[in-house]
Amino acid sequence: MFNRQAQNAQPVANGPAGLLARDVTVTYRNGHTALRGASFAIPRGTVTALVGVNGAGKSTLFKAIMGFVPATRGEIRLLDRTVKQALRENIVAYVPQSEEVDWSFPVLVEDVVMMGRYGRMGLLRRPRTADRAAVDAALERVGMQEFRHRQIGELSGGQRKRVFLARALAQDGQVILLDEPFTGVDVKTEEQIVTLLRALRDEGRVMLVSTHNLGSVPEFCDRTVLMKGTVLAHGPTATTFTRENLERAFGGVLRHVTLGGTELHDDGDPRRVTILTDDERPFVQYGDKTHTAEGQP
Ligand SMILES: Nc1ncnc2c1ncn2[C@@H]1O[C@H](COP(=O)(O)OP(=O)(O)OP(=O)(O)O)[C@@H](O)[C@H]1O
Repeated sequence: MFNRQAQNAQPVANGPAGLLARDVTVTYRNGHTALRGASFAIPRGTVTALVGVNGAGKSTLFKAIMGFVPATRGEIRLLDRTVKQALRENIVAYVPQSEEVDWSFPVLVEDVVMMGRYGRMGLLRRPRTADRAAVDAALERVGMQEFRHRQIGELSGGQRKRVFLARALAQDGQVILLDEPFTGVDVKTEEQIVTLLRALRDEGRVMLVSTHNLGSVPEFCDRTVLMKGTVLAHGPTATTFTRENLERAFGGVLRHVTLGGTELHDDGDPRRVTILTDDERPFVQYGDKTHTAEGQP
């Protein structure tokens, strides 16, 4: 199965890429191969959606890019550097899923953002003027200055996301990995995050956004990487986020998909996407909520 999928993936260009994966295979210690022969290339100055069903290998790819798990085959390059070099130079920043964070841990907002500077500090982690300035600027940029002395656990879901975005900004990450940035945030925060991602894109950074919120992909992602144990397809969203590719990735029959806002759902809502899964139970993703056919969250 994997071989067939790998053959279907487009070839990877050799040009200077922001983020490049060539034939990447990751096998966990228990022998499970979560990613097989994954290849894609993302230029700098782009926002790319990483899309696929649960277990498709999105987190595994993130872990490989961050050097948490080794690629058992193939190579990953970030701004023409190996994963090791990129780690040493603090090139990769990560905005985690909310579930990965222990929110009961007593830490102030400004301390979380300062963590983005750790890679640049000495062993004692004593912040210098430049570190404090970077934290101030990052908090300002995400509109969280007034919350800097709050405990992280006292914030709303959207505010927490903004704090972790600020950490990535303080780090000055050139490749920013975002895991489900729109889950648990309201529409206004989603708009703020999208505006920020666009600004970061215009600065030439590479953003890879893992999302189940398919409706927003054509809206703000220049490129899409579709996964299912490997990379099924990658490229500009206009040519990759297609009905055919989505059906391959999600294994169902797709209804009412909006592609760049050209095709609308019956009720005229351009952000609604319906996919009939293998067991014929349709689900609709809209904003951060997944609804069943009956419309129940
Ligand atoms: N540490 C691990 N050891 C062994 N297998 C793992 C490990 N982590 C994940 N896997 C397996 O690898 C596969 C890919 O998992 P991964 O977490 O990368 O998927 P995902 O696309 O991020 O899913 P989701 O959308 O649910 O977050 C799954 O079958 C999962 O069970």
